[in-house]
Amino acid sequence: MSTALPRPSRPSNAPPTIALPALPVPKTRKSTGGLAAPSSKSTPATPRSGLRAPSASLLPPASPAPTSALPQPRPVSGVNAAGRTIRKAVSINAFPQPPRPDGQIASLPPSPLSTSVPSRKLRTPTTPTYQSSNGTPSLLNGTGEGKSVSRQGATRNSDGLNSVVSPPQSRSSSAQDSYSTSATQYDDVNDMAPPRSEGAAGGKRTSKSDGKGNVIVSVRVRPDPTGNDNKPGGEWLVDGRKSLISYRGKEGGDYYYDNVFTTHDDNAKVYDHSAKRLVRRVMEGYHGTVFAYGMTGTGKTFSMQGTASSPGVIPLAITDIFSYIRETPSREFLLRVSYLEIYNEKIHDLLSMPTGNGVGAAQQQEEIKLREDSKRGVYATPLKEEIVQSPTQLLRVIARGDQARRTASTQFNARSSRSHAVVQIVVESRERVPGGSGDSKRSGLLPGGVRVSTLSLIDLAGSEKAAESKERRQEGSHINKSLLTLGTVIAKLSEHKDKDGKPADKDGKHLPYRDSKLTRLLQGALSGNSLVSILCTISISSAGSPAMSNTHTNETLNTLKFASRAKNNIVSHAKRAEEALGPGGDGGARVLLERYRMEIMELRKELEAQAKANGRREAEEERAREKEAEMRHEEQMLEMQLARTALKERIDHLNRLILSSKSIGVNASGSFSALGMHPRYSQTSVRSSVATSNGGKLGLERTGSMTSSASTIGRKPSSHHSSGVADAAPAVEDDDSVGEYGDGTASLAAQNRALQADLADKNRYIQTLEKRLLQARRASSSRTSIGLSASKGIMVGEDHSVAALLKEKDAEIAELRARLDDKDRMLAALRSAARSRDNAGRVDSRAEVRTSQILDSDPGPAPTGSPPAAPVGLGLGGSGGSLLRQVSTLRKRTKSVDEMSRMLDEMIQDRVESGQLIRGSRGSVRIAPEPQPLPLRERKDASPPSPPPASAPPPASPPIQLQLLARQRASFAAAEPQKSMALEA
Ligand SMILES: Nc1ncnc2c1ncn2[C@@H]1O[C@H](COP(=O)(O)OP(=O)(O)OP(=O)(O)O)[C@@H](O)[C@H]1O
Repeated sequence: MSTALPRPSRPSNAPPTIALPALPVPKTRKSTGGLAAPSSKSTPATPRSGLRAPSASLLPPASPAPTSALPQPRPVSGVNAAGRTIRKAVSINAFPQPPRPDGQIASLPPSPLSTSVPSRKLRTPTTPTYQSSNGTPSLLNGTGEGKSVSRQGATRNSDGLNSVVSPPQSRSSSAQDSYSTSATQYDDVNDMAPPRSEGAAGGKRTSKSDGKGNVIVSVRVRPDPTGNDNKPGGEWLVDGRKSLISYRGKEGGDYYYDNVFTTHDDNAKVYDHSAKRLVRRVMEGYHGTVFAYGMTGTGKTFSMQGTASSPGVIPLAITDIFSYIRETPSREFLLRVSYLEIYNEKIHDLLSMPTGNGVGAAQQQEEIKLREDSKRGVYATPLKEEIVQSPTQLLRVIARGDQARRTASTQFNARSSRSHAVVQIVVESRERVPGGSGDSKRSGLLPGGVRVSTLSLIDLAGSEKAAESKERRQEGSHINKSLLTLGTVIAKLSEHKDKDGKPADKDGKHLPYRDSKLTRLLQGALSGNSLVSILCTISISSAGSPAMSNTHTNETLNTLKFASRAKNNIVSHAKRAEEALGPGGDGGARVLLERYRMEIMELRKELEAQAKANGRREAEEERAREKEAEMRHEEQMLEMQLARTALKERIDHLNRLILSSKSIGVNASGSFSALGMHPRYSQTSVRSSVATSNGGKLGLERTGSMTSSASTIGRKPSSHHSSGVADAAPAVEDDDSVGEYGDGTASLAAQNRALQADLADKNRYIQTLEKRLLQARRASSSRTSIGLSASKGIMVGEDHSVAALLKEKDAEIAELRARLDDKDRMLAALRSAARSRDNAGRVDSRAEVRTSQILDSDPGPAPTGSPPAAPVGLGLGGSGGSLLRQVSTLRKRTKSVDEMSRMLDEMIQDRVESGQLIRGSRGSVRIAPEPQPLPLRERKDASPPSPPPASAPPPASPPIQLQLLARQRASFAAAEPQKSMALEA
């Protein structure tokens, strides 16, 4: 028989050499669930590691002998009564224990996890027995014997902790398909080095042989819903403080576990004592498995999930996970979660299913298979994993899975879980590189890789008797079969040993892991790769019929036996997960943290490259836009400049024309002032007048001059030097054919033509200008809109300048129009003057003939003081009898063209005053809409003082020139709106 409880000597200040430094050994375990031996024979001092056969009959009498403390295990239910190594006390002790009732205490070393775990008083190792008091109605007394449990080998070290080493014949289980019959041990001594914050506690650890095991078995008793809880003196005795459950019925015995939770213990306490430390270890890099096992309706789901007011293991573990992350700024973490169920021996992904008991939906899922991998062990695939970043998110994901989990009402549970549900939280962590997000530092291999550990939280379906419904029966058979396989595997964990207690088959191929999905999935945990906490739930209610009560009792006993076997047989030599270095390191592509880091790095690089490229492109585009805008602006400016220059030129040209027009008869105000007399002609006339006063020859010349000036406006100046008659013909010719002369003078007709051509030019030009302006406006508005979208401020300013320019242009156009009006008026006046001249020319020629005749016969000077003749062409003195007077008058008038102009002005003024003509704002004149007959006074004013001859035209008719003027004005007035319309268009 091997010794399970050696006495390791451990110096209190020894350096940490054990695997789990921070795990305290809070109490001495007397027994952990061994099954009661049927025999009442006292067991000799049998070294055990923690499990004992709790049967009262097996308990030796109270004895100080330490070797007799542990009873011989009952040779049932996988417990080797023939001296098989009974282990686990060490492992169990490594986990928090509920407080002990006795006063033999030892203070726990400080532990990072101990804050929420109540300090426990430890039983002194010198009295590792539990003795029931004789005569008292207790479980122990139920057999009538006092019992003492000797804990041989259990020692109390200097810091008050009990240390139990693995037996020498212990074997380590291999990673896969292996089992161990040895006591829990740690393979990875270095990994067990205390974390930074646990230095003090870890420092108290002594050696690997301390074997801080990692299987906790707890039993929780569910309260009876009817309040019919176990009464004192009943068959059951539950002692939470002693972690004892005693059954005094048939096959009764005492069952000790790591924790026994009574009906009064809440979920928080259950979590604190059974899972909290394990969760911490998972965060440190160990794999951990917590599962709830028990008959249906005994509170597995209640313990794992809890309620809103009393959260269970899963939500409390989640809270602790994130607390740990917060408390560990030196590492960075990535959490991913998956949730599956095994229903009727099929695996379903609860995170890929619609909520509710959607069996149909589940059928659509791809079949999930279990695979095995040297790194990952056994795992389900394909399985959805969700990365979570907060407790709320994680809880939501799990709640979603819960919704999808199959439940149904059974005889014992209104909402019975019909499947085994497995929540897996994968924790990836890595040492944080100081200096923040310096990804560049991470480009190579890091000193510390990524560590991946898994926390499995499993709510098993409850074992149950055959149900009435077929579906329930089918479910129940699958559930029971898998649970049976689990029990078998756990039982065999200790069976396959040689006589020395060593494993018979290291490969563990004889273990029926593959007989069910559940055992296959739990293979890693059961074979020792993981820390394990088993929570068995029972109900000891005596309610119901005797048959039901019997069923209950049997189920409860089965559960207790399962727990005992698990405690005895499962060996955990869990070690901290290796750190994967880089994406190609341990864990490979599965190490998301590293993969994401690399991805982030690559994406960042890409982003930077893109940003640079974008920046360059934008800059180029901006430059191109600016260039284009500049070019457009220049083009625009050039266009405007051209337009302005052209406009200026035209204005200058028009100004010149206006000046020359003025000089030939239209004054600044547009009134008809000199009847088409050019200054040159005026000068000529003056010179002629001077010449006339010089003598007869000159008088001829003067006559010629006079004729010339009176009849041929615009005649060549050379005509002044030639005889009037001889020059008359060419002069007439000149009137029609000769245009501008070398000195800028021109005939009226030529000037008319020039002005008309000019007018046409001007109109065309104005049209061109207007077109350009229109284009400029369009371009400007499109540019403004572009500019507004690109940069409002700049373009608005430009728009203003364009608007100003347009305004300026409009003003210029208005001015041009005004000048055009002037020109038109001038043109009309010139035309009128030309006609007048023609009329006058005709009169002149007749008068001249007469005059020459008269002069030939009477060459004396014209009588002075004769009444002034009516102006030629005015029709007032048109009778042949007054010809001489007319000639005389003409001669006088030709003395000065200015005089004639003045006369005309006066005449027009008279007409305007009389209402026959209307003077425009710019000095133009036009005929009144309904011409009034000229009053007599005016006619008299306009006519010579002599009484009108009888042959004179009726006084009502306007003078010829006025008629002409009026016609011109009327045609001009008629043409004006058309021009205006043309301009508008
Ligand atoms: N410790 C407890 N305190 C109060 N109520 C409890 C406790 N344990 C269980 N219950 C109640 O008992 C009922 C059944 O519990 P639960 O569903 O957790 O059992 P189960 O073991 O998961 O059953 P099954 O295997 O059929 O799923 C629930 O209503 C639950 O609230």
